Formats: sequence, C-alpha cells, structure tokens
Amino acid sequence: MATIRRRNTPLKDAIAHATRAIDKARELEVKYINSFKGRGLFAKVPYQKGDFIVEYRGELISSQESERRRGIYHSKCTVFMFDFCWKERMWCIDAAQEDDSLGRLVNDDHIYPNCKMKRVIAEGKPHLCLFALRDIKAGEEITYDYGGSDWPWRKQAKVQETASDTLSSEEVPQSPSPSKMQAKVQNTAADTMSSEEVPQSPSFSEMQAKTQETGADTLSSEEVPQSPSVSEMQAKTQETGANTLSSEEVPQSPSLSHMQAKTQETSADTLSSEEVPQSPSVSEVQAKTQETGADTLSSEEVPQSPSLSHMQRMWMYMRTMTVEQHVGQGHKRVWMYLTTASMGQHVSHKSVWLNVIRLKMARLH
Ligand SMILES: C[S@@+](CC[C@H](N)C(=O)[O-])C[C@H]1O[C@@H](n2cnc3c(N)ncnc32)[C@H](O)[C@@H]1O
Repeated sequence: MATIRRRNTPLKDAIAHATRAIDKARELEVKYINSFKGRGLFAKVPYQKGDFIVEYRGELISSQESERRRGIYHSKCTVFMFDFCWKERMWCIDAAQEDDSLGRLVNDDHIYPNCKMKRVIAEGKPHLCLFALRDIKAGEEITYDYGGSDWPWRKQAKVQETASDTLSSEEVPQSPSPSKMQAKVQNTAADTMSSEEVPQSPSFSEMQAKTQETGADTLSSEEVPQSPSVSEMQAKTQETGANTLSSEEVPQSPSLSHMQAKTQETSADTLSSEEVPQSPSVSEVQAKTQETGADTLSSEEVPQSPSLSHMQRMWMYMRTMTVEQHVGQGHKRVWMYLTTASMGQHVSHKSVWLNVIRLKMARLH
C-alpha cells in the first residue's frame, strides 16, 4: 500500500489521499465493536487537532441517481449514502459498496466527536474528508457527529436503557423522526479555497437552513441558501477558522432519507425486523392511523406489513399494536409493534418511506 508523507497542511494531506483514493492504512484500523454499533475505525497512532484522518470515499453520484438508488437499495445500504450540497446542487457519496475504504466505517458520536466532516475539492471534484477536532490518542475510535438529533441508534440506546419488564406501552419511545432532525454543517476554510454552499440533505424536508459563522477571520463565507423544502429543521453552518485548511463544509449527516428508509430492530431477540419497501409513487396518500389493542391476539395473528400496493394507497402514519404471546405456564410475552411512516422532502418526489419498527417492549410474567 502506497503511503503519502504528511505534507504541509492537512488540506494538502487530504487532497493527496483523495486524489489517489488511498487511506492511511498504517495509521488506522477497523475493529468490530459490538452487535449494536458494528464495526468502527480506530486510530493506531496519535493525531493532532486539525489533521486529516480519512476520506468518506465512495461513488460520487447526482441527487437523481441517489434518489433512484434509494428506491432499490436495502436500508442497510442506504445508510451509507451521504448527501451533500456542492455548487448549489445536491450530490451524494454512495459508499454502500463494501470495499476496503475506511471512511465509510466511521461511527456517529454527537456528544464527543473527535472529527468533523468537511468538503474538500480535489481536481475539480468534491470529496468528504474527516479532520480531527482535537488531539486523538492511539487506540481511540474515530467518530464524528452525523448531525441531526434523531438518529435511530441514539433513540435505540434510550430504548435499551429504559426498556424493562415493567415498561408499559405508553412509555415506548417514539420512532425517530427524520423530519425533526437538524443538519449541522461546519465549514473550515482555507487559504486557497473559499467556502461554498453548505450542502443540504435533500430529505431535510422541514428544516430551516441557517448559517452560523464562527470566528473565521481569514475566510469568506457565503450565506447558505435556503433549501426549498426545509421548513422545520435547522441546518447550521458553522465556519471555524483554520489557518491552513482549505476545506469546505459538508453536512454532518450521511443523509436523512436513508434514515427514513431504515428499519430498526430494537431488543428483539426473537423477532427479526422487516423492511418495508419504499413506495415510489405515493402522491396523494392519506394519513391514517390504525390502532389495534390486541389483548387476545396471538403472535401468529399479527397482521403483516401491508403490501407495497396497499401502502401506495394509504399512508400509515402511525400504527401501534400490542400483541400478547402465551408462552405457557401462565406466562405471556407482550410485544409492541410500532409502525411509522415518515414523509419528508421526498413526498414532493412522490415517495413515502415506511419504517417498521418492532419493539419488544416487555415480557410480562
Ligand atoms: C456509516 S455506517 C458506520 C459503520 C458501521 N458501524 C458498520 O459496521 O458498517 C453507519 C451505521 O453504523 C451504525 N452506527 C453508527 N454510529 C453508531 C452509534 N453511535 N451507535 C450505534 N450504531 C452506530 C448504525 O447502524 C449506522 O447505520
């Protein structure tokens, strides 16, 4: 594996690696963390604040192509699609392909991230690169804040914390709502580059774009244009002065729309989550809530997820159902099924994401 001697600036370091499509394989390693987080990327050497760490490498595709792929990808793949804005257009780095690249394996940490994603232009093309927010010790996991506030694993952690044998259905945490997520974009500018438009995730349908500049004496920032479909969420652009970097901001989130398509399975050791296919052509769906309190339903009687065609006719806004499963000797297991449909910006594209989340909420004895 070729190595690149660290050059003058982290930016140049990033560009050198990005143009050659190589990672710092000797300085980083992939480790399996646990079944919840999966794999993660770890530093094998110490890094200094500001250092370029790794590129989120993948295939650069247009938003149209991104949209198309989201319609056919499994949710486990769409989570690797990272939307961003460049030159007033939406683009996507599709890193769904399992290859040897390391950037795609960096996990989210919205509380104490040690890296920040920035957009770097190399040979006329945008690249998404992670830079150290602080000194990083050897052995530390590389993380960055995906942005937003409702990433499912954050909620999932809460569910795991709160779920207990005594949990009642009223206490079931709600499915994360991508529409409430915030995109946080941070710009670090550079001597040779001017900051560009802050990329917006196309599925930040209800967010408000907001630009924040923070002490960037040497940089000129540009106001982030409002996303036409942003209404409730705020995308924040922050510029931080970086004397030597000419990198550009990227959205923290690898895209919300993939979240909308993602099926979560929470603490269901005996249940497998089911993925609901994305509906590509729902245009005038009607919100409908179905609630079924099913004291007497057996697990076999649990209605299956509606077919795609059914979904196309009906927006299942929220369906909650409890099911008791008799497990013998007077014991019963109570399951709660929570079905949500998320309609974000993609509604305008005639799409609806239906997420089926099966939460095993409690086992009552
Ligand atoms: C870009 S991938 C990161 C690599 C991933 N861990 C793997 O093994 O392929 C994003 C996925 O990692 C998981 N993930 C990322 N950050 C996480 C976190 N803080 N806690 C739990 N899971 C996380 C989620 O499943 C998410 O869909």
